[in-house]
Amino acid sequence: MTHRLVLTPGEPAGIGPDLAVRIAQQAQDVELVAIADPALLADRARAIGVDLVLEPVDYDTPPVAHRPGHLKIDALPMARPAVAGQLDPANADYVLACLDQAVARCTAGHAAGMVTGPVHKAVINQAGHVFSGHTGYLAARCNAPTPVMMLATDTGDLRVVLATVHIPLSAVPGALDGPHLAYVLDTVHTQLARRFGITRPRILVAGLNPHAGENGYLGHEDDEIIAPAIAAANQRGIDAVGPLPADTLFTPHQLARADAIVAMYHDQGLPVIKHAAFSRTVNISLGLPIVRTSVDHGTALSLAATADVDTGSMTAAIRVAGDMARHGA
Ligand SMILES: NC(=O)C1=CN([C@@H]2O[C@H](COP(=O)(O)OP(=O)(O)OC[C@H]3O[C@@H](n4cnc5c(N)ncnc54)[C@H](O)[C@@H]3O)[C@@H](O)[C@H]2O)C=CC1
Ligand SMILES: NCC(=O)COP(=O)(O)O
Repeated sequence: MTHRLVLTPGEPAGIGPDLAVRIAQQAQDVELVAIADPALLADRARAIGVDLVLEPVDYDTPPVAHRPGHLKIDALPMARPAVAGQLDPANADYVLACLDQAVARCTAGHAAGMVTGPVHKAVINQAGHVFSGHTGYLAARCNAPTPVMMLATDTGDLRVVLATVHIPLSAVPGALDGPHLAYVLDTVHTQLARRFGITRPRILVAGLNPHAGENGYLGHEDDEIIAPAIAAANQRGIDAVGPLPADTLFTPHQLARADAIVAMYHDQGLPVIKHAAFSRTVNISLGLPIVRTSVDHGTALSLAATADVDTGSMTAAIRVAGDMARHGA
């Protein structure tokens, strides 16, 4: 069965439109529908010298496999024409409207999942919206608890989950409490089984402080908050181990026994996976009622409308979303 995925290219001045145009040239085992301004995609295709036929989607017909060189479109208008590389807060509402439309298509059953291109958080805030990323925004739109962000390589050999995401580093210790860590560990445990077929995943949990606190001499959160949360999770049947010193957590010896690593904060986990597999890593929202994947990179404004845009992560994000859709709810 062919699944239909909706694709939001994200910030119109960034490389998201390039990704949509370039990905449309490739064979895909899903039907792809871009939720975007058709003029934006046509302009970007022209700018990079790619032929692209845009076809209005009909959600009432069954999905058909993607035809390279063609792209189904669910049209939404931008406020102003986009200039590659130049942010314009006037188009922030359009970026959010595309996300809203994608959620609506998924919840209505018109699409089996959504794949998001990169958005620019600052320009959306500049336009007056409090916005820390898709993850929180989509949770609010879906009336879901804050989902858990996981970045995974396309082969699944490394999965990094973040216990906290887009908050200042100084706010991290205060955000780590027992109920929150319980929610993160429960979500990883249940979602890896439900969406990826990994029953009883083994989860390795990083400490917060150097050497996981060194028995409390280098910080108290590891012993007082993280260790009890892991022990409680073990009581609930979750195979979680830690807190483990983060500096040696990503060594091959440790990874060989892990289905997922839980890092305590953004820059504890993401540099490792991006170093290992930038452009073949996928951002996955765990715990949303809909399937949502994304790229491992940002808007790369200086590369918009150039020949230097790597589509690897978008290709992987589409494939993973298709696999998740096939696993079913
Ligand atoms: N999924 C999303 O919506 C994400 C959005 N962002 C946002 O993107 C904006 C820019 O963030 P930066 O930190 O500058 O990260 P970035 O990922 O846009 O750029 C980092 C470096 O990687 C390069 N790069 C990124 N994607 C590439 C690709 N597909 N092909 C070739 N080179 C690529 C860029 O040219 C730059 O040198 C920020 O507003 C950030 O919040 C960042 C990450 C994910
Ligand atoms: N660092 C990941 C990132 O910025 C993407 O976040 P989100 O938009 O998926 O919430």
